[in-house]
Amino acid sequence: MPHPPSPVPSRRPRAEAAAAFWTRPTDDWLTRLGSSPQGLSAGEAARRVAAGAGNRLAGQAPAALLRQVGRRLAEPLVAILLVAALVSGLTGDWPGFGIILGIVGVSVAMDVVQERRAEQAAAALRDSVAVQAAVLRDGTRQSVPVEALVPGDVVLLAAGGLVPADGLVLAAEGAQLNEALLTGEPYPVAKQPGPARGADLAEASNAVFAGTAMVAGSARMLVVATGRATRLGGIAAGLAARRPPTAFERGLRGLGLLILRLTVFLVLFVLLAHLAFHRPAIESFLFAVALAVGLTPELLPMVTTVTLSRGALRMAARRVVVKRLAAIHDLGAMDVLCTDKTGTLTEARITLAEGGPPEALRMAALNAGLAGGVPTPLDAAILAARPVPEGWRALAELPFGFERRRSAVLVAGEGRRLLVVKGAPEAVLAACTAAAAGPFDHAALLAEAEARGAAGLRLLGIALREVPEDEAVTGPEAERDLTFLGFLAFLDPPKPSAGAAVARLAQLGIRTKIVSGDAAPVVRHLVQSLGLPAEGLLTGEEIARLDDQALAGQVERVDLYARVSPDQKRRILLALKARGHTVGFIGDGINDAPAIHAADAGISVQEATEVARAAADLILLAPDLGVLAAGVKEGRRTYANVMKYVRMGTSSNFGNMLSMAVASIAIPFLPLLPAQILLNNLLYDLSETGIPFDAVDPADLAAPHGWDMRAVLRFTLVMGPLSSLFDLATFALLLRGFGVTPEVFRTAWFVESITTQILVIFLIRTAGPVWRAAPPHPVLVATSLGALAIALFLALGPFATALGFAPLPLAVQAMLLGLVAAYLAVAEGLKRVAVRAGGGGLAL
Ligand SMILES: Nc1ncnc2c1ncn2[C@@H]1O[C@H](COP(=O)(O)OP(=O)(O)OP(=O)(O)O)[C@@H](O)[C@H]1O
Ligand SMILES: [Mg+2]
Repeated sequence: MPHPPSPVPSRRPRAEAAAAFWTRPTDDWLTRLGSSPQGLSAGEAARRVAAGAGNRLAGQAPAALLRQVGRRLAEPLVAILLVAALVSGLTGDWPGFGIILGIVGVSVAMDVVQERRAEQAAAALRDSVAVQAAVLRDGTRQSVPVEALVPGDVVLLAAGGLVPADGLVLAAEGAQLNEALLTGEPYPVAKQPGPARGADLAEASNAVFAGTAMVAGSARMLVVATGRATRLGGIAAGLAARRPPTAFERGLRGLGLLILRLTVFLVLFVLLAHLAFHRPAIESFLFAVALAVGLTPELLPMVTTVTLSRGALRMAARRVVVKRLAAIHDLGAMDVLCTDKTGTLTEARITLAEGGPPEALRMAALNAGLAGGVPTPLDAAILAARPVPEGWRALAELPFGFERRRSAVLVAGEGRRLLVVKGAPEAVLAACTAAAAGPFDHAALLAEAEARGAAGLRLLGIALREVPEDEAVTGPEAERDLTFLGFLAFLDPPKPSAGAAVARLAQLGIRTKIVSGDAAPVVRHLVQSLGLPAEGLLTGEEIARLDDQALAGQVERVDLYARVSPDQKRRILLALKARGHTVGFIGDGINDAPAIHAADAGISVQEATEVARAAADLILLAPDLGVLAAGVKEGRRTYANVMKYVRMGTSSNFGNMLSMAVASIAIPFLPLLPAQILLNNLLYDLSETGIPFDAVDPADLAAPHGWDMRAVLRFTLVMGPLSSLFDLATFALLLRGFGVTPEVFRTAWFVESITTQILVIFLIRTAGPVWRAAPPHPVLVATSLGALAIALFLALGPFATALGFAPLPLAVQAMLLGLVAAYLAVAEGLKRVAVRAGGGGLAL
């Protein structure tokens, strides 16, 4: 069919989104979009992408470089600095003007470049696990990134998939969608082609919407709206955007606020004191501004992003892909891991072990083979053992549902109409009233299922009913008065490596709990054969009787959960969270997605259903708990390094600014020129940029660590004043002992301050004795000693006078050397007090 050069509708996104597109006939849309049931040509699709009709949500595109720079220049601190530079220039202080501008330039450039590189690396990783869509182009099925979809495309949807755009259903087989995201309705709704029931969203039975999940069946859709023109795109950029901040993000924000308050207080205090002593107003203002800048760990966001991105790269090398950077912290802080059974603890190589009566297997093959949608692993195992009998066709289908735990297919053949039902034994038996093999003994059959489950066999019950010609099968109420045919038994061998992986997690301080939709005896048998240390068991039936509070009371001591529904998986997770745990959930099915989304660290695997992968923060490239243990270590390492920077930065800045404030009042001249303060601050930041590379203490890896504000405060309040004490001693000696000029005083203090700040990094990078720690990473050594060398060169080298420095007498140099040595010795002793209090254990 020729494609008329029609205007691409989504160029006018708002108007399209507002209209109830499903009320127009499908043929209208096909004509309007210049498409056909066979889809677009590849060339036409490419043209539409080029015209901007692609399926991108705004904000996904990387921010333009200029905008990133502009955003930083508009930050209050930088703005204040620019004002300060202006004031310096107007008062004829040209070195000050140059230095301030230079510092702004260097730190903004450093910030932007580093952060961009880090973000790009993280984005590339994310893209490697991005979702693809099956689309018809040039009449053949192709797999393309969801961003490349345009209005007019025809997309094939299957169970377990996410709908990539808004559109109309062209064909469907048992298609059921979960639209909770859009409508809040937790139960799946059926979709079929044809006219809609009405203009309301809930009546759009012929339309599917981006971001909703296909839980059963299959369908073919015509894309009508993409990207921001979709219902969901208009509201928010997907699930990720609406996540509440993690403990880590809240912590960082809290710290920022605390520093802000401290800064305002200190700056106002200094400014008022100076004015009260009748110091020159402009000079005092510049000094106060420099103090404010000095106090702010302005590189913290950059160091955090860079450290986390580096961590993400290292984790990728260990086959864990991070979709959301902040989840690295959650992974490190995780102390409970919930896992489903199949694939993580078992091989997920399901085979039929016992076929039961021949008629049961034959009927099971009909059910599995004639059902629409993708076959589940159990279906595949049936069909591998017994091909679909010839001469039968499907008339209707009640797709498998995780709440009902049955699937039913109405089939016709050999002159009969049969409703064939298969599912969890108790779910099938509940609908049976007779048995093919003789009298129907419900209790005896249940007991048999229980016993064989305890031997490690996964069972499915098979049953059927003759359906008269005039009866239509439309809902689960058709599954009644069934005749029981028999059980099929399946084997899924336990993964030998799983036992060791759980033990490794336990060593890392993480308790593993199993949350499965399978039967209790099967779960118990698995735990025994793997030798897992698990206690207690709750079934879905028992959980249904508990309210959230009662459930929270139980989850602490129960490690096994069987026959739980998707929503119960989520409830268990929330109960653990309510008990103060940081909880991870790993799973691969549609039924795991709600729990993965609710978890602190939502984890899935590369082979999982799209819905599960979309809900996850982390994707394991191999379905193995051992991979996860390695990832946890990497997460903790990353987090420990972020905390190192936070501790060092806050304590050192605090100490410095405290001394400066005291000195500026006690001494009749400025203790450091504003430009010198900024220089000191910049060089110190530079020295710390190597921290993301550094090794960490074994203790930081051994147990979960959460954000601990008290530990940060304690460290700051011990180490900050300690450095102030030595600063004040330096002042006293310089003024009383040597009677130096203001220029020499500033030079000496600059040298003392930057030397102590930088050298102490090597001590406080570890909580234990410095000689027992792992050696610092070469990059950290290079950045810190490099920064120190630059500082000494600027203060003592040929440009010293231009910066307001003066040569230091030999005696002063000797005194500084002694003070620095004494400070380092005391700091090494005192750091244990500063760290110990908040160091170990979980912060709740
Ligand atoms: N295709 C199917 N047809 C009929 N019944 C099924 C089918 N798939 C699963 N069931 C039944 O539903 C139950 C729950 O499904 P499933 O075992 O996949 O849940 P789960 O929570 O993902 O389990 P796991 O922890 O093993 O991953 C199964 O034990 C089985 O009895
Ligand atoms: Mg599963």
